[in-house]
Amino acid sequence: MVLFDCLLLNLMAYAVIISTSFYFYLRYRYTFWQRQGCPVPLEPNIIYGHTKEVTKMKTWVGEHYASIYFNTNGYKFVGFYQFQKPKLMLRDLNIIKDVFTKEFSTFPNRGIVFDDKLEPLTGNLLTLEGHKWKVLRNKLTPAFTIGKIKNMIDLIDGRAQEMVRILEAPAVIDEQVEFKELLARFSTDVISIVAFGFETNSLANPDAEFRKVGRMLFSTSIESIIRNALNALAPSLIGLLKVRSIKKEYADFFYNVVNDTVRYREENNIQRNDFLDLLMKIKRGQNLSSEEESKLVLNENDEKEDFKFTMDVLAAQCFVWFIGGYETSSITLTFTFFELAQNPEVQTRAQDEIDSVLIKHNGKLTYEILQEMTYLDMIVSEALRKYPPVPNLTRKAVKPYKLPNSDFTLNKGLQVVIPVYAIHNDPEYWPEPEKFIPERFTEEEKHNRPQYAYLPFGAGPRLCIGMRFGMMQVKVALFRILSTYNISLSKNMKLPIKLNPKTIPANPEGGMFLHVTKRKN
Ligand code: HEM
Repeated sequence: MVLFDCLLLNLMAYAVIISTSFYFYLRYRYTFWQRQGCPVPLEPNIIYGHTKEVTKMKTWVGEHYASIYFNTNGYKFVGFYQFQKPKLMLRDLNIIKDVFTKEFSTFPNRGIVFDDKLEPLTGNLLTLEGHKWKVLRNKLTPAFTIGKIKNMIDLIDGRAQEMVRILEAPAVIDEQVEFKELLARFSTDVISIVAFGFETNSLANPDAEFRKVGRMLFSTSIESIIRNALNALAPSLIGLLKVRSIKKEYADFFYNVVNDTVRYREENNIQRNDFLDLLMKIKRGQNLSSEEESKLVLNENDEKEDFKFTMDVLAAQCFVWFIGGYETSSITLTFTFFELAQNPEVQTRAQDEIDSVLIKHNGKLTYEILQEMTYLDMIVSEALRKYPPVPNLTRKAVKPYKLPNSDFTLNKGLQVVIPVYAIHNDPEYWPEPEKFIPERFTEEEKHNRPQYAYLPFGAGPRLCIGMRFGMMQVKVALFRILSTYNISLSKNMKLPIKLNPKTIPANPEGGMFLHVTKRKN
């Protein structure tokens, strides 16, 4: 009995020593920024650092980072912790500008952790770094020129008109429509037909396989929470434990569809002049020429790895169309319709502009005609301001960076966060930011505002490659729906809307329920 008591006492003593040491170890880790001479105005939580609300899925990440941004007024940059991982939030627009542009060679990457050996689809333009990214960006840019995308407008218009037809029945019986889902199906169909030349039929069939992939990609799961925690605490464990970011069955489905389509086109000598065609041409070139390699050197320290454009690389770039273009465009549309429903005078002005263009051009829609619609552009810009689909941007330092007008130097390997949602809702740049005011985007207003106060597509060499295409897709859908219907809020929509804490992009929690009524001709 005495022996047992001794053993128990010993065990308890060990437990106390271990937990106390661990506690002090964690506390020490939270002094990182202090030791570096960087301000950390908010007290971190011992487990979660400054991201407790996000990890527990209580607050949407954009709003949570905004709470850090707005509670640290007076600082140009502040340190914070994602778990114990130190990150630097930039608050000053001049520093932000430098990070995106002048200091691009210091900040060429986002710092997204990925493992393209385990998950080939993750080695894409969004995640890739250094030389590989630069090679691909140069190779893929021709797919997004005005000349290329203007030819895609008819395909997009076809899907927009299908959406108009789908809305006929609910318009007749005055039934509410969940717009977020409808627009996600529209985006899925547009991307698949435009990028890969195949019909996914998500508009006709909400359970189409591609729509399921999209739904899975942008929802939070236990796996994604574990991944985020590991990413902050011990990134090397992600590979070791083989924690995936995409469910294997969906990744396999996507990969096989691309692989089969490539094989079919190769065997039957089919050319469609779309994104997949461009990728197939690059793949046929196999190793990139040495001439291209030398032209594409990022900086003198950049390693020129042997970069083969394999089937895996090809599929990953197709995948980036999906992750880059699908959710962002449908979110932009969802919030634009939401604001139009709440601001009938803005809706009427947009319809007047659309009607006059329809009369002038006999109902035909072209890229050039879209450019004529300046008010529509202002509406979409304001929706992107209020609800930027990508709420925070990141860049990772590949060398030390001394922050201007300070004694503080950021170490190599650390990540900076640019809190786009917070900046877009900062009254210093946007008076009464909660109001939807398209007139903020007249040429004069744009000219009078600091350029880097508006970042829905990011900035610098890593600016969104699909910006023009995304804007075109959004405008075509608005054009067709507003020319046929009036939009109003369903009484089931609770205001103010809550943004979904379970997704990274801005999303209305519970959906977006709107009514459509046919306009009188
Ligand atoms: C309204 C629609 C869209 C919005 C709001 C949007 C927003 C963004 C943002 C904020 C970034 C990060 C930029 C940065 O870090 O500076 C980005 C990157 C990217 N976007 Fe988009 N995007 C949209 C549509 C699209 C479309 C249609 C595609 C189709 C391909 C696309 C593909 C990409 C890719 C590949 C990147 C990574 C670029 C690189 O690192 O070189 N996006 N997008």
